[in-house]
Amino acid sequence: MAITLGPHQYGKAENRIVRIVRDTARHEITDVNVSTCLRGGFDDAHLTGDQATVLPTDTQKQTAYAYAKTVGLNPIEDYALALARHFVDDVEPVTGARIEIEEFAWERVIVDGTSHDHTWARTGREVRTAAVTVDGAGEDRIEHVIQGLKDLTLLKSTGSEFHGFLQDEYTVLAPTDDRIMATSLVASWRLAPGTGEDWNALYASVAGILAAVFATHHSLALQQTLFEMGRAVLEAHESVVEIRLSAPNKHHFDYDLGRFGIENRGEVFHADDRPYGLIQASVVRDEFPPAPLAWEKYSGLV
Ligand SMILES: O=c1[nH]c(=O)c2[nH]c(=O)[nH]c2[nH]1
Repeated sequence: MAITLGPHQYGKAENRIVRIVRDTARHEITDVNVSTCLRGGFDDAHLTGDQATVLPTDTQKQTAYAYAKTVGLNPIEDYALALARHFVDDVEPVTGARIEIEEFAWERVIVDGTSHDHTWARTGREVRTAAVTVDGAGEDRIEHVIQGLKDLTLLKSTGSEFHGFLQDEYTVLAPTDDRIMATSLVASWRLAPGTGEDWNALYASVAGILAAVFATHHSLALQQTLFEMGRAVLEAHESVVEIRLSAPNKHHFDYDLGRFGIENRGEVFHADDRPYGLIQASVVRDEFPPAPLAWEKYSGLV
């Protein structure tokens, strides 16, 4: 039986980079976690320990910081594309690069009713994500951009039902026509290759659509809500060819106050943290071929 080296990749995970633009008295902040990953001719590093083709992960880190100044971090998709293209085009053994980014949101502190020029508070809002893959050269060059978000915590206090489900001898769940539905959404949407985008505007629009559909769609199951969210995004944005959604069903159970002679009437809940249902779905445009390379992960963070 022959034993050979399988797929491999390497890079520097989780470079925590903060860029402040201080050209005027009103500063701008971008706070990111950048992971760089290289693919290509690195077999010898594994097979013989020869490092001749290995661009150190430390060098990848230094490059990520340098590009934060020379290219800038805003929007994160353009920064990731520039970094990935550099590794593939300028570093000989590299045939492919993947850059994964989490962006943390800050909002300006309000002082005497005015937003402050150079002080922010970290928001509890969702984390914006980007995953860029650049692969190959010349005619064979492929570039994929996946935008996304995670930790978008949503809760609706009505407008959600769950009944008519399959039952067997272990089923104890009671059907309901009015329940809390809550989740911490992870969503990633892939752009058609080659689309130039106003990345910040697209992000704001998609994040808004996801939250709005969650709010307004009368849900018969989280599964149905996810499909409707994905469909709405694809209907609104022609350049988005595929969206993947992952949603924990954050169960809220009616707390039994009857034991104290108190009528609850669906107002006091136990917010259970685990276990949770985990519902995942993708919504795709038929006419676009799947792009498995776009989804090949590195850090596991985006
Ligand atoms: O929206 C839901 N989908 C399920 O598949 C499921 N299963 C469950 O117990 N509760 C729910 N809710």
